[in-house]
Amino acid sequence: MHVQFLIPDYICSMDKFHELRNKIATAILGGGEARISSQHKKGKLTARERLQLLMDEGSFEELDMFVHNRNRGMTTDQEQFPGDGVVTGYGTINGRLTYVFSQDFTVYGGSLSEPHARKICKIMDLAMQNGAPVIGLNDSGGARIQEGVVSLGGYADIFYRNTRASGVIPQISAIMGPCAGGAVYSPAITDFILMVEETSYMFVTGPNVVKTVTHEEVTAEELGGAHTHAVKSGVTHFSCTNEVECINNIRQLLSYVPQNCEEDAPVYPYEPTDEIRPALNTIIPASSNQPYDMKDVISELTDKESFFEVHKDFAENLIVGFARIAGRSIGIVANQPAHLAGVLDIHASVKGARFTRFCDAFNIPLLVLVDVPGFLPGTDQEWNGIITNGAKLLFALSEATVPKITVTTRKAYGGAYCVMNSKHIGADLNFAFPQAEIAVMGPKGAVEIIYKKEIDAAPDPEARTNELVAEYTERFANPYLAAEKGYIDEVIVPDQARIKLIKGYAMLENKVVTMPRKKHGNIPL
Ligand SMILES: CCC(=O)SCCNC(=O)CCNC(=O)[C@H](O)C(C)(C)COP(=O)(O)OP(=O)(O)OC[C@H]1O[C@@H](n2cnc3c(N)ncnc32)[C@H](O)[C@@H]1OP(=O)(O)O
Repeated sequence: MHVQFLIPDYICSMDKFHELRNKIATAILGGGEARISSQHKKGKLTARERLQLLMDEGSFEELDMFVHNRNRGMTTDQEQFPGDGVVTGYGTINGRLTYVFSQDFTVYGGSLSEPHARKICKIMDLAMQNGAPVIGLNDSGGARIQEGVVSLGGYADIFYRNTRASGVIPQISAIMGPCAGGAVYSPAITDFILMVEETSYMFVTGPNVVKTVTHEEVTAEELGGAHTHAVKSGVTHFSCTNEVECINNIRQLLSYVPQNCEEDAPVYPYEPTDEIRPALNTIIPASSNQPYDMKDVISELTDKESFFEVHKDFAENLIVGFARIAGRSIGIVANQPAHLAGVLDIHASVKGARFTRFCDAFNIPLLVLVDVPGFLPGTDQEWNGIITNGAKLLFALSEATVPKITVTTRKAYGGAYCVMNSKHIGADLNFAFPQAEIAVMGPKGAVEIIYKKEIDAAPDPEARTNELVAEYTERFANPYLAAEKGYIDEVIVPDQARIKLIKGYAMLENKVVTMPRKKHGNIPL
């Protein structure tokens, strides 16, 4: 990977080439052996070691290796390091062009100076111009303190480019060390964030400031470690046990996505087999209140071991992730009856909306699996804005123009029926299993409202409620009223579902939707 090895010895005997070789050797050492060893002692790889793992072997081409920092800040005797704390360049991942920057913590703690920022901007500009993903490996103490406002300007230059690139090329951020203060906002704008447990953290203000301002005592890991952001805030999409796992996840993630918004995702080889999946006939329990794992349904519907879950530990009542069907990428948004009965709440709605918008921006067809009892009731949800946040998922699915297929496996009640990719908001194909219950609300709740007087007057209110629930279930808790209206295109035997999806996506392959003329929509934020 290192350029100096490509310069033959006979050339290096010449003075000019010897000088080049020495300069390269110095640059490659970054902040020097002692700081590299300190980096390793913290359980972290160096910027270049990370690149070696991330990029296809021998493919990385480094740019701006000799960029120096000529700015003079607080002191005039600052040590100079060629490259100024970030390694930038391009190469291939899974054989496809990718741009990358990797911050070098051994140089001023990977802090961002003006030339450091300029190097990153150059890579982002090239990525945009040539339509390929950009990956940032972040390991930085934030703004280069000695530089003052030029460093802040550098961050803003990057944020601006992140925003311009959003929806044009995939942007991925791996946090492999500190990422604090304003520095967090570049990853936050990108499409996916990955963090490494125990060695990375992200926060706007660190534990010391928190203690001063709010008197809370919290460690960096508790405040902004990978686990915290994977489970509590949802800031990170992946929490990885170590750097190698993190890098492998980036490589896998890229395998599902196209190079840019004008292209389709790569198609993987696929051998058609018997596509009938008998297991689907028995996964949904007989009792409609019994939980089951929607991931079992996903693994039967999709190509073997192709499901790659995103945001696994956050809002587990909704599953999102990539998979392949007949070799082609799809994005899955699915209620999870095994967690909170699959109810939609604030976090689940935001999670589903963001993932939907990524898939739509990058031409990845959507599969929505529905088993939802409704929205989560309560003051916590109402006061924190379930109305606005639930609307995000509704808006995202309504505005998506990629092929959209829905399979209702069981419940689809109330407003959640409308939201979860119903026919009314533009789904192309809506299938339902025979166990599906599509109605305004669940039988017990419905009966208690519409037959309140009758139940109160009954000699045995409980017995009368049970009778009415049975009647209501028979009449309304099924897929056939929706099928009679054409809201469900077909009620299917579950074992046929995979075949229906393969044929459905093939039928929708050339889908074209013309949107009304506008600058952009105004998703409820
Ligand atoms: C956009 C707005 C912003 O970014 S505001 C945020 C500004 N940044 C900060 O407040 C963080 C300052 N840095 C720190 O708190 C620590 O260095 C952190 C990041 C926690 C790392 O601690 P630790 O692993 O112990 O390393 P360390 O302190 O020994 O630092 C290693 C070398 O890096 C340097 N360094 C670190 N941060 C900066 C910075 N922001 N600007 C300039 N230099 C920085 C340290 O001085 C240290 O240098 P040296 O290797 O001893 O020569």
